Amino acid sequence: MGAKNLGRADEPAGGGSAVGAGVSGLLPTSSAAAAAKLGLRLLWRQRWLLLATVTLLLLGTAAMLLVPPLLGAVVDAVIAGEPFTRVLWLGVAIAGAGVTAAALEGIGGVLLVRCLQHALAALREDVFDAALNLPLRRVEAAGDADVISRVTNDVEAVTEAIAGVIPLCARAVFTIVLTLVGMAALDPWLALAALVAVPIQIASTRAFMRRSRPLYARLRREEAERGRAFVEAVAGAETVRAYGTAEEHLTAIARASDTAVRTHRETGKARNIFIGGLNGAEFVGLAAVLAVGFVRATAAGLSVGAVTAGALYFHRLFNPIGDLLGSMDDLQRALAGLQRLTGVVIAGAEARADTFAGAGSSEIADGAVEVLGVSFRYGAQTRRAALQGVDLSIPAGATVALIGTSGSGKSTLARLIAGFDEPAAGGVRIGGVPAHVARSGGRPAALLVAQETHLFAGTVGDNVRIAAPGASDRELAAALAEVGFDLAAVPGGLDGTLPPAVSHREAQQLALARVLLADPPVVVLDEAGSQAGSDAALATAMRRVSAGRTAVVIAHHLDQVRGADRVVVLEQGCVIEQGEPGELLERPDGAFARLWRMAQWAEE
Ligand SMILES: Nc1ncnc2c1ncn2[C@@H]1O[C@H](COP(=O)(O)OP(=O)(O)OP(=O)(O)O)[C@@H](O)[C@H]1O
Repeated sequence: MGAKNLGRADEPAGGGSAVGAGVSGLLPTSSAAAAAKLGLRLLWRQRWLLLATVTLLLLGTAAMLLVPPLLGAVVDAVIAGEPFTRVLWLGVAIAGAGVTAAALEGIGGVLLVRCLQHALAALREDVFDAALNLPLRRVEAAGDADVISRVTNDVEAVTEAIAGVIPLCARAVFTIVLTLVGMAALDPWLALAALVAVPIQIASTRAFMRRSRPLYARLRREEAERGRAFVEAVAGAETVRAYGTAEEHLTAIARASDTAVRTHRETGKARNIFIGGLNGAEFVGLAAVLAVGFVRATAAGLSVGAVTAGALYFHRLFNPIGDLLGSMDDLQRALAGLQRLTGVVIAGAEARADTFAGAGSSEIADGAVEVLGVSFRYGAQTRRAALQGVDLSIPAGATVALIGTSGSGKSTLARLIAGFDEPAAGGVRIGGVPAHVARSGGRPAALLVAQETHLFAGTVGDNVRIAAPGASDRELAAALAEVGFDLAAVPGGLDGTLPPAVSHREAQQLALARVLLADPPVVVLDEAGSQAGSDAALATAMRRVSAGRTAVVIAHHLDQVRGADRVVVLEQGCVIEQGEPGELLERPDGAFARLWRMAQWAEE
């Protein structure tokens, strides 16, 4: 969904609960108002169902409110010594009101849960969609754990709180309002006496809200930090073990955990104080109703039955008020989660808007790649730029081999050409369009094949069909054959499930088959060929994928350089040499000739 009018993702949250963007690089958190707006917008999508639900709940509550005056009438009938049949009929009326109220509230409750489930499903989809729209660098800077904790923990927290709390609150609000109306109809003085409890309730609630809102926001942040510390340690388990840094990681996790537990305790304390305040308010209120009832019964002739009904009404308020105010706790938690989710939704929409703003038409003219004065740095704190002042021109259909020592900037340049990142200075264009928005036939103009190929749980067919959802089985099989994937070896062929341990070669072949099916004008092969020197099948597959399109290959083997139209040598983020391979080899002191000699020596 669009996030226009929801405000900026990193604007301060209402009531001082802001967790602005950039806290430890985490994703932004929206203001409370923006989160509430998003919640209402989600509910508005099913306004008619909501209207029917509210009507049923209101009628159910009204039916239930008939019970206290009917009980009061029973008291009066007994005191006046009226016939038993009257008392019996009053009993039947009480039972009827109870059954009607239960039926209406039951149906209303089911409808309300359905409404909320629809809204939550839409929220989950919006957050997921927005997370996919975030620039890769932003997600990397926040860390996987932050994104995962939002689309799982926060969605879960919001779901749990809202699914349980909103129906409770809706019933509570209806009951409170209608009960007060019932009391006023009975005797306005009784209703006024009941209001004595209100200032105490308001003061307790305000104090709790002031205290708990920042606490919950802090808690969710600290839980995300704890998740991050944990995921980092688990993801890097090999390195942790190799360098014996388990203690440090355990200490970091324990510290993050301690911090979260301390905040948990603080929220518990705030809740206890709050509940104490509510109990006090109820005590004062009931005492006031009984005292005023006594005065009205003795001085103004109010019947004992009416005073009984008034006291019962007030007693009936205890539960809904307790439910409502007690739910503030869950609502706070849900709001903190919703603010984090809204932050992602807004950031996703902003990223989408920024990406296409001013890009004009994103359709490329051809597959020519222009890199002009490009500089790039990973994060502001990084000492050295990964690329500086890089110029490169690749005609459409040409194959360029990038070579250089480790850390010279090859992968960074590859990511910029594939549109994953935007340069800090200069520009990367494909067919005249900035690479990060460049499209060909509405699809990304460049595709990158990296060493890590993401394979989804599912069939071989599913895994390649993602590149061309409309492709026939025959086309899928042809693409796989083209890159040398042995489909006959998979039981079930295209419908066969991918084995859990797919070899590196098979994974690369699937990635290359995806490129053939997507058919982009530009392909970037980063690390795809790191084993191609020792794997002739993979080298052939790469050549086939590069044929007929502009190809940027990070070369690890002489074979890859031999097939290239042009070689670009990078050193410390700068292009130090470029030209045709044969021409560069003729410069005995050139960087390429030196690397070539070293590679030949290594391959011998
Ligand atoms: N995610 C990152 N965060 C911070 N610095 C990075 C990151 N990725 C790369 N760098 C740094 O940027 C510079 C260029 O790295 P890059 O990966 O582009 O080099 P490369 O030539 O591809 O190296 P290799 O052949 O080892 O993959 C290096 O100094 C590297 O340490």
